[in-house]
Amino acid sequence: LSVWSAVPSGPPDPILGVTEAFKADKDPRKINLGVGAYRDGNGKPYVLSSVKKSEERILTSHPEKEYLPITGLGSFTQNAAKLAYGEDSAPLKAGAVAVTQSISGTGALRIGGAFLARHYPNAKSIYLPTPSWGNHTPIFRDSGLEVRQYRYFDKETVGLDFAGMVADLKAAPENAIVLLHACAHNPTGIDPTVEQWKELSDLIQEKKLFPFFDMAYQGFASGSTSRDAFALRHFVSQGHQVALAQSFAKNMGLYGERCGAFSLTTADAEEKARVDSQLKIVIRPMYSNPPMHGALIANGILSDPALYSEWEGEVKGMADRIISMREKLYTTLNDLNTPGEWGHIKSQIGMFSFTGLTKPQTQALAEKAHVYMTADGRISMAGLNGNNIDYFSESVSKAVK
Ligand SMILES: Cc1ncc(COP(=O)(O)O)c(CN[C@@H](CCC(=O)O)C(=O)O)c1O
Repeated sequence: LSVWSAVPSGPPDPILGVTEAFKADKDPRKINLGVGAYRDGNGKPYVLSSVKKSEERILTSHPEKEYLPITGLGSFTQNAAKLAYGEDSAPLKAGAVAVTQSISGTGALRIGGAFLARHYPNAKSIYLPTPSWGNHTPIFRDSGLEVRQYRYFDKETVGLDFAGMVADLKAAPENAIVLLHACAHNPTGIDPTVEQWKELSDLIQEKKLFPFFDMAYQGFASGSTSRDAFALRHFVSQGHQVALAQSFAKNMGLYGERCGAFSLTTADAEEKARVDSQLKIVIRPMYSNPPMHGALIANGILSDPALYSEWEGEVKGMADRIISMREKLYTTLNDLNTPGEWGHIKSQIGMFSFTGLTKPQTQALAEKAHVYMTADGRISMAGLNGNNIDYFSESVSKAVK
């Protein structure tokens, strides 16, 4: 009897499994709107020119292949924190932000979950929005935290259930951990307004909840890195201590390089040093130290004003193309007299649109029209372009009629 004879076959990943199904489909009309990965106007993956330039430079400026420190490339983590918190951030200027490189955004969330499970001095429960990114629950559950929910999406209005969110956060026990999508909520594409973020900051302060920001799309949502960081920066300016997971997968197109950062704001430089030492103890047995290539590329951009402004232009270009696809899709669906309200496709922000298509409709679209999206009706807007948006709209129109 084999050692593994009792191992059951597990289900495909709800997001990454869609790409597997798409790849297996041989129909030339097929469209992949599953994984949140940017595609250009011709449906091709897009390597940013600022990334190419930065990569060329490091081939000569950084040829060696030595280990990085456990917390990664120091210049990268400093620059990543500056990008997120802003140059004039008080804790950053006080040397009180503990930052470590991570295996992209997923790794940052996992380090955060593991650190909180080991050192958070209160009840170790984390509240996630309903719905949230599919991997959040497994990451925090496997980190040893108790996963709970707060209301977020209102099916009736296809908008934010702000009253429900506030009620659930008010009902949460004091000091509970709250995961907040800093911008471009996944999968709904619905973000709180500036006013609502301010209300949330007051409420979370009142209830002594601990905010854990997941910022996987900074710059990619609105096209502005500072606008997309508003919620995080407002909370910090209001005196919250926060945890932050950053990803450079989407905004720098570094998907497979696995480039990210995890940070915690602390009381002062002395406390930051203690927190740093414990972050190293969490990370060392996890993967010891992180991959160098992506961090060198990202740091080459963040530390060079010319490359930085080129990059900001490119990330805005990606955001703008997605916004134009939103407008085109809205118009085309209406021109086809598609039943239902489609305004949310335009009002939502970031990589995804939460279409409202039901699970059977998404299955029919995959089987009959070879259009692939996640079962909850989320579509990655970047998968649409001038060559496939009409076919997509006709397919959706048929599926809902
Ligand atoms: C909110 C959120 N946080 C973190 C991540 C982690 O991204 P990293 O690649 O680890 O930096 C994603 C990526 N979610 C995308 C990409 C595919 C996936 O990993 O699920 C998605 O939802 O399609 C995300 O949407």
